[in-house]
Amino acid sequence: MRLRIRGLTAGWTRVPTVDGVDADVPEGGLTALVGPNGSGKSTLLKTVYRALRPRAGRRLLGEEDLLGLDRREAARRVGVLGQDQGGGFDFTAEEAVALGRVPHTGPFGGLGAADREAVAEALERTGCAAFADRPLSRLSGGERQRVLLARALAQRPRLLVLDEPTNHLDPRHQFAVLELVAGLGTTVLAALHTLDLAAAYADRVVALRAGRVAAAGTPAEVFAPEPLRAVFGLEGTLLADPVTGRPRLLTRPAGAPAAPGGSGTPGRAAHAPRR
Ligand SMILES: Nc1ncnc2c1ncn2[C@@H]1O[C@H](COP(=O)(O)OP(=O)(O)OP(=O)(O)O)[C@@H](O)[C@H]1O
Repeated sequence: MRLRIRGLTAGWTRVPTVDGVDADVPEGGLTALVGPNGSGKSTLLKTVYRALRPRAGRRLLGEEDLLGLDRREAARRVGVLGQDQGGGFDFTAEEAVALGRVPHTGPFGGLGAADREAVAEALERTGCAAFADRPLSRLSGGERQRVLLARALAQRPRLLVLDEPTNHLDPRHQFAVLELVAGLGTTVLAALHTLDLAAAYADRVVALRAGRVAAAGTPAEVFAPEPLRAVFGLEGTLLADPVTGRPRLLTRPAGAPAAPGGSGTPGRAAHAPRR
């Protein structure tokens, strides 16, 4: 189900943090939300998963305005991995993932066979099955992050909203998590700091700068030299990974001096022959 964000304005003080944002999140694909620190990514995501009420604008999931849904309907449709989740009771990993079914079962509903299957599948797909019985307090930061992702997957939502899903993850699990969410066939909107991962896995990229959309389009469009410099102050080279064929983005600070043996040419492919 696609998400359309229109004229979204929201913030924490009188000055809006996110100002008049229009963005499209196509059905079934991964849209990466990128931007420098403080550009408003988390604020924007919070308005989508209804942790923050916007001052203006609409968020249409399919044809429905998310604001018009009651809490439980919204929770069924939108799965969330936020930045400040996971506190509270010391559930086991499996119990925490089972909470993802509450929007379907109700708080006292008990799990049916379909619910248990959704929980088991989510634990398996995120690599959490091996520590399903361990309390969250005895998991590493990265393991806990994967449990929170599993909880959102167990919900089987129509839209997944992920705020920095690769936080705390080692490189192998960063790839694994993005491979997983990119292949779900669910509509996913994910804030990502690692531009290389956004380039490799996103179908679409929306770049924020100071609360406004500075660029949107395919990874090749948004990570082209001009938007990369304007939004991030970076120069970059987009290459095809020789093994996976996925795009890979090499970045460096704009104007970085060339090292001895470097080509010295911004935007030049790293595998091009040296002069
Ligand atoms: N709960 C809050 N109360 C007050 N101000 C906030 C709150 N959350 C965020 N802000 C402010 O809103 C602005 C945008 O923050 P936000 O977290 O949306 O940015 P971000 O792009 O997600 O940043 P980062 O990349 O650092 O995670 C920042 O100036 C921040 O200080």
